Amino acid sequence: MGEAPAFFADHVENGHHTNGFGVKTEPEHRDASVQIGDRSYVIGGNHEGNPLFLGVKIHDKNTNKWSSPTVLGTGPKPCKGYSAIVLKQGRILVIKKGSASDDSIWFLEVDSPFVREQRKLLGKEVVAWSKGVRGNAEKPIVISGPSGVGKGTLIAMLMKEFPSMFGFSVSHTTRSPRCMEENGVHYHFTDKTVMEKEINDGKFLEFASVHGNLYGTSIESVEVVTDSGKRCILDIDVQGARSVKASSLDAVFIFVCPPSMKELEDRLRARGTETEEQIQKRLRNAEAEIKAGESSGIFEHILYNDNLEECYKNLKNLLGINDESPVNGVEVEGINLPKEHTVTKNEDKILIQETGESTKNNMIVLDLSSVNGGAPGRTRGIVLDTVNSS
Ligand SMILES: Nc1ncnc2c1ncn2[C@@H]1O[C@H](COP(=O)(O)OP(=O)(O)OP(=O)(O)O)[C@@H](O)[C@H]1O
Ligand SMILES: Nc1nc2c(ncn2[C@@H]2O[C@H](COP(=O)(O)O)[C@@H](O)[C@H]2O)c(=O)[nH]1
Repeated sequence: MGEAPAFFADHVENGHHTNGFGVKTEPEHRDASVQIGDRSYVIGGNHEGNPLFLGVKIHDKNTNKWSSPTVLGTGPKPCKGYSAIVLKQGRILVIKKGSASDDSIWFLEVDSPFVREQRKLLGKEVVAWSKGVRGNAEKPIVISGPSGVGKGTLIAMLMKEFPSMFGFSVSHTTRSPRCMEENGVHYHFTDKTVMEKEINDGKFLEFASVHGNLYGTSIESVEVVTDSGKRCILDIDVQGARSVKASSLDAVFIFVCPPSMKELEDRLRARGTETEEQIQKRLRNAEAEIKAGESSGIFEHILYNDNLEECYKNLKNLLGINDESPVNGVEVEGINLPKEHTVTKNEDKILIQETGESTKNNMIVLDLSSVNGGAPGRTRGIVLDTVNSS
């Protein structure tokens, strides 16, 4: 692809600012561009002709060619204009002009650890979107443990007691539904070829072959929960937990152990959802999983599920939930970003100065010093404040 993209980009020099240069997007220019090394990233227009997705194009100075990377994660919807500024660790801050505070701050990861890993995995150019979330939304929770130990039971108890605090990341699987399982609620039941294609398209945060079937967590499943303001719970096996640990999801990792292999077997049989052959397979895998769970260094918490009520109490304790202190401290007060503005960077602070005739000299300070998380998922810990600069 050797042509210019079908939308207008800011002059690339405008975007070259790793050390606190101001970035100004001309009012009539809807798109923004930044330069990192020999590449210009142009943010604007739409993605593959879809008006609902903001486009990203890359111009390589050496080859003088434009390309469209594979875009991971759900990006922002197009709007009237953008400002963009290069941050550390291969990330670009993208501010949507004149949009509501819950939709104005986005991060385009172009060379973050997650993007580098995905690039290697998929063998093609990749960028990833991550939405900025204000305040310190609680970390997602990864729960692993052998089949039949009681993970699902504990998660169901938590979701029942705190329905507005926790949301379940609905996994994809190629196994057949059990009689009470609903598609889209317990799992997204899917075909192997479809799931493999989606894995190749980079739609999954992690995936693994477990007890002979393919299971995986799509990036979208985690985003849906985070966007609803709830703390996301992932029920995944140890291989999946290892992949999540290597990603930038920044989760709390909990491993649930059975009191004994005999008890595990009894629970699996009593559940009555597997054939004898499947039970044997799950029990064989359980030994290796328990070993990995206890000694792999992935899990910072190990729970023993002997007495269910006691184990549930311990789970709540380690999540910091007791009667006095509910979870979820998401800050929601709105500050809408002005339509016309300039952006400057001063270390971890981004200064957004309103411009235009009706300006009230309001400056918005976006503090990125405590951000955490990132693609796949959300970038949390953003602090926004308004100061009068006159
Ligand atoms: N502490 C406990 N004591 C006795 N039975 C339990 C306990 N915890 C869970 N169970 C029972 O054990 C069975 C397996 O539990 P559950 O389905 O929650 O396991 P799981 O870890 O989610 O399994 P899988 O990984 O296969 O989905 C269920 O019938 C459940 O009611
Ligand atoms: N790596 C992943 N493992 C997953 C996911 N969803 C579920 N699981 C694990 O699979 C086994 C079996 O589950 P079952 O529903 O068939 O009994 C269990 O250990 C789950 O934790 C996933 O998305 N990724």
